[in-house]
Amino acid sequence: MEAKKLISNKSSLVGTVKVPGDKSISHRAVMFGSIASGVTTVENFLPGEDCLSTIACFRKLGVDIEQEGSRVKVEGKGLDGLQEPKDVLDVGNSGTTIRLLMGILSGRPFHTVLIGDQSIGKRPMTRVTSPLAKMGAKISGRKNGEYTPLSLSGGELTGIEYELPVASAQVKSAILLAGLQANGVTTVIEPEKTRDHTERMIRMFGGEVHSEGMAISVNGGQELKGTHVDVPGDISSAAFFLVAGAIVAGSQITLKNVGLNPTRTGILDVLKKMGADVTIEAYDSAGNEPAGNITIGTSSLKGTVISGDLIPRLIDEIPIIALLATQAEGKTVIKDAAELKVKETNRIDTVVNELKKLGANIEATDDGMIIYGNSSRLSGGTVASHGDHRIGMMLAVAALICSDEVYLEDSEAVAVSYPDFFNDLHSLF
Ligand SMILES: O=C(O)C1=C[C@@H](OP(=O)(O)O)[C@@H](O)[C@H](O)C1
Ligand SMILES: C=C(OP(=O)(O)O)C(=O)O
Repeated sequence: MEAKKLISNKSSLVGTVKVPGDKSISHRAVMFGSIASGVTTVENFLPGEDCLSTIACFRKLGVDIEQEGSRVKVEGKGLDGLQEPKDVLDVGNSGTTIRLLMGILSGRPFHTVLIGDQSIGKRPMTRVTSPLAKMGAKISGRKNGEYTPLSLSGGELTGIEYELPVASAQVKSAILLAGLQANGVTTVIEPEKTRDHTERMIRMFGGEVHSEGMAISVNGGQELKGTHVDVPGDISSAAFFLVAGAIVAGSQITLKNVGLNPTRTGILDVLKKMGADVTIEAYDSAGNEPAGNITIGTSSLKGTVISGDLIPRLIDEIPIIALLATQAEGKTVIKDAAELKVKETNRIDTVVNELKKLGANIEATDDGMIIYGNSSRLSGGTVASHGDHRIGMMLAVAALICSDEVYLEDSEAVAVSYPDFFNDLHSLF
């Protein structure tokens, strides 16, 4: 496909955007709806490619799922209602789909083969298959089980106590989903707190989960019941507009109904720390996931250090935070973020290489990057998403502050998490 000409050299983004539903919560709503008994309805579901891959996999497992735009209805028949698929399960580009699905399938008495796209084929899987094998699942795959295609035979599981070697909500969730089906108790111990949507959803579907310090436990043999899930907007999608509003002169943007789960709001902490003009109006909601409206205006920013337990709270926002840092006064250091190397692309390399093409002063480190901000406009050129949705959206926001023309290769990657991204961005012009 031809490179997309981006809008560059823009001033004043003004208006309101309602970002689409949260990707992590949308995946889980379909998964929990599929393993619960009874009907689950989902409102504000994200109809992005990743979540559609999750629906396609569960349909192949015999679950009736109706989806029309952002409304979904799942006819759950309980875990025992899942059937051995006649075909391979294709997760497309979605790490969340394949890793959480393996947790569910580990306890099912049948065989499945899991595949994905080229990017999934490079993402590590033994972080999930190794604890699941300890519980009793039989999983094999390319390169000693590290990569897809993976072949999985599930069955009787035994609960384990497992210390996560990396802070990963996907690994934690896979183990908890297996734990719901195992004999005895399953406990996961996190090195740092990661997003807790799975724990919240177990409770929403009538199950029990216990959290104590960094340990999260579930009992096996729990039965979940279908429910209604109202998905808040995705803060990871809102992040692109938060940064656009902060760095484009003369801007004021309000983002409506954004998820404000504290395990996801690291970007708001960073914006505040860097001096951004941001206001948060949290709803007084009784909902399962907190949400609210966020307003941001053009800001005068200073560099900062982003590290430690803040990293899992903003891991997917690091590409757009790197752009933000190019417009701050002074140096920004991002460290403890080696996990970025195993996302849709190696996000340390892609962020650094693509932003360099636009004239940014940025360098890669082993576990992050260093950005030398100078508050000046970027230049221009041809950049590429490399098939990574978050890189594509970050570059579209970068173009706004470029003085020359910018072309983006592989712009269609944005549909993985935000099919209407370009329309929503243009609505602020
Ligand atoms: O559980 C989830 O929904 C996710 C967890 C994170 O991945 P890791 O668990 O690999 O950190 C995140 O990067 C991903 O976009 C979504
Ligand atoms: C890393 C991401 O997703 P996943 O791991 O589900 O592919 C992401 O959305 O940035």
